[in-house]
Amino acid sequence: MTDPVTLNTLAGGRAIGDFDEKRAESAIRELLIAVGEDPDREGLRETPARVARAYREILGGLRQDPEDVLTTTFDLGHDEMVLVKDIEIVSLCEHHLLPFHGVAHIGYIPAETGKITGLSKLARLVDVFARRPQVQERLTTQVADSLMRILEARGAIVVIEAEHMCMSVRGIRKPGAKTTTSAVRGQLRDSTTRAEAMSLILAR
Ligand SMILES: Nc1nc2c(ncn2[C@@H]2O[C@H](COP(=O)(O)OP(=O)(O)OP(=O)(O)O)[C@@H](O)[C@H]2O)c(=O)[nH]1
Ligand SMILES: [Zn+2]
Repeated sequence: MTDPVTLNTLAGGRAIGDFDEKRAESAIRELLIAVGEDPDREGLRETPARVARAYREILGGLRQDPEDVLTTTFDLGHDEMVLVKDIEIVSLCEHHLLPFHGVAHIGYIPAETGKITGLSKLARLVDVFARRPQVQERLTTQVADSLMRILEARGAIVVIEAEHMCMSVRGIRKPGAKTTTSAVRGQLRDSTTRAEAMSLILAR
């Protein structure tokens, strides 16, 4: 079973290895041949290597652990919600390997100890999970679950609004359609607190 939070193991318990750039290059070369192109023509000669490097970067989150991102914590004794809005995200839909992009809003109520993290770390956290083959729902819950587990937050709320290229450039071809997903945990599940958080998130 793949660990739903860290994704540090693949099905069958195999550890995720390093990115195999040579293998990725030959796969892209094969794809070019499959679509009827000549991978040896001048404009395409460097393409397999370029695409392999691009995937190494775009899927870099497979080799990152969320625990390593939420390392900087301060004890400020702050016990109200902290919310960072409009964090730009780009991820890769695991069904079509096409990007989906939009914004994430991340809020949490710190642990009773007052353990909080740096604001930029919330943006780093969503990137760790976004830079993996994903579905929007899983990306949303992985961020919320990490805040609860690693920061021992009393509550967490994550809302992601995104447009999926697989819905705009192919298939149904509906550019502009936005998907909103949310994950709410702990004390933020309480209806008053949740409504307050949602109104802050939706306020423009
Ligand atoms: N729930 C969810 N669905 C997604 C996400 N990204 C892509 N999809 C959907 O995954 C589905 C895959 O459906 P399939 O019928 O297997 O594939 P398809 O024939 O390419 O589907 P169409 O996109 O309808 O042409 C599509 O409906 C996509 O819109 C996501 O993040 N969450
Ligand atoms: Zn898709």
